[in-house]
Amino acid sequence: MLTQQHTLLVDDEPGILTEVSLLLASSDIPGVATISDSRQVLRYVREHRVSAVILDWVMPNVTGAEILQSLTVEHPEIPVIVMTAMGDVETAVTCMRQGAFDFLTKPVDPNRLVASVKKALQVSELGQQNRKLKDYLLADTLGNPDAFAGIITTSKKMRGIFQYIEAIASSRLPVLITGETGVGKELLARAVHDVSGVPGPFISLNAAGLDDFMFSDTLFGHKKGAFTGADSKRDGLISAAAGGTLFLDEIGDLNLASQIKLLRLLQEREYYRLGSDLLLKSDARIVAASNMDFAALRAAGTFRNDLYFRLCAHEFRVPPLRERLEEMEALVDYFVHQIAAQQGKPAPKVPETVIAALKQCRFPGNVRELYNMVHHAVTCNEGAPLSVADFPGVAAVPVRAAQPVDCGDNALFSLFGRFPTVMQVEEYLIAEAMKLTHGNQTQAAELLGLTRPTLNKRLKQERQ
Ligand SMILES: Nc1ncnc2c1ncn2[C@@H]1O[C@H](COP(=O)(O)OP(=O)(O)OP(=O)(O)O)[C@@H](O)[C@H]1O
Repeated sequence: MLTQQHTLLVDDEPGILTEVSLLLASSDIPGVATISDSRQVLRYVREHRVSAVILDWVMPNVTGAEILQSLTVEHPEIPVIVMTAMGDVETAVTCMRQGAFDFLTKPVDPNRLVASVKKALQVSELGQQNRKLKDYLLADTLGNPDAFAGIITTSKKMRGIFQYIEAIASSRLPVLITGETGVGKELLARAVHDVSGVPGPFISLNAAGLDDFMFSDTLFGHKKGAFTGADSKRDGLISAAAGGTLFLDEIGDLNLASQIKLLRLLQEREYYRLGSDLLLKSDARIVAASNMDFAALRAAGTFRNDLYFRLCAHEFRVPPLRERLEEMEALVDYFVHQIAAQQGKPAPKVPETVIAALKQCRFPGNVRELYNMVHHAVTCNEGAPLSVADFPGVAAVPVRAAQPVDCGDNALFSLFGRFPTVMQVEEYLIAEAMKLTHGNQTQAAELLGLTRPTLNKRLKQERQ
């Protein structure tokens, strides 16, 4: 039977077992199991979920070398850290050749051991996620479909994101969600929380427009008397998110001073309330989102590299609506029924011509913009089927263009989910050039064969 994930420590000296397990426990590495009889190791590993093994090299009965050999064959996914008193180069080379993850000589430097175990657990976790992701992608099933029930989609790309979210569900590392405004980042952040099954709440904080004081006070709280007007103690949102998820929206807008505080929270999982010198711990998982281009922000020095790399332990980009037009019909249908029910009237029919016309729109505001358009159309509707005229600014598609064309396995068709319009290809090329050049407009303009001012103008138009 599989039990909880943990580290297995093997040494024939009970004193070392006690000493090392205490060191690991005090270094935030819980779940350490110990074995002093080397004959039991392989059976234990077969029956339990072991994430990493710390193995003594010289032991009576079965030696470390023999165990390492069996483990690398039977469980190549488990990193093995070898500890030995024989600090010679030859043993180290043998261990590493046999597939050891790391090699430490006794007496072991505690910092080096803790760092090595943390790294081994991280590698093990990433390996587990990769295997899960592969299984999911091959099986195309969701383990927890309820968590995604409110996210309407028929897009393969979105389905891939659902599977990625399930694969990283058990991880406590931060998640960074990027994508344009209104694509559904917050909905997906909630799904990350729901799928992870953590007992605590989902707490949301929008970082846009907060100066360092407001951010620190809202997130960390303050001590009574910390500043004029602080009449009583205030617990911050990080405290409210205990055991759950803290969602930091618009993280790309965070000012530099607050970025340093957030970095400390992510690195040490520790923080201070304003005006207090009492160090507090947090176990909340951080999920952050932004519609900004981090490559450009980092290049401009407005977003710290170290914070970015901490935040994106897991990362996914939510595609804009125009890259998943195949879900237009399902979304419109869902919104029409939802809005009509709220307004206590029957849901109007949505002819194919309306869907075809909507598919031609650029939707800079993505699903939120589509919702608003449908809301307007349903509100004004008196019971007749909706028509393109109910959607101000949307042009009807000429009937001939709406005729289905067999696109076969045309590459453009697979990329866009339909044959793209000239405008869509143009936007796609600009987005790709910006991505390839990490937001450098001069280089991107060169790639696109445009002048820099023309590219700049187009980018501004897209943002409007
Ligand atoms: N696939 C979807 N199914 C149903 N509703 C959706 C979907 N995607 C987005 N929405 C709705 O669209 C609106 C915008 O979604 P959300 O707030 O998650 O976007 P966002 O990417 O976080 O936007 P912003 O960057 O502006 O904060 C919400 O009302 C959400 O419920």
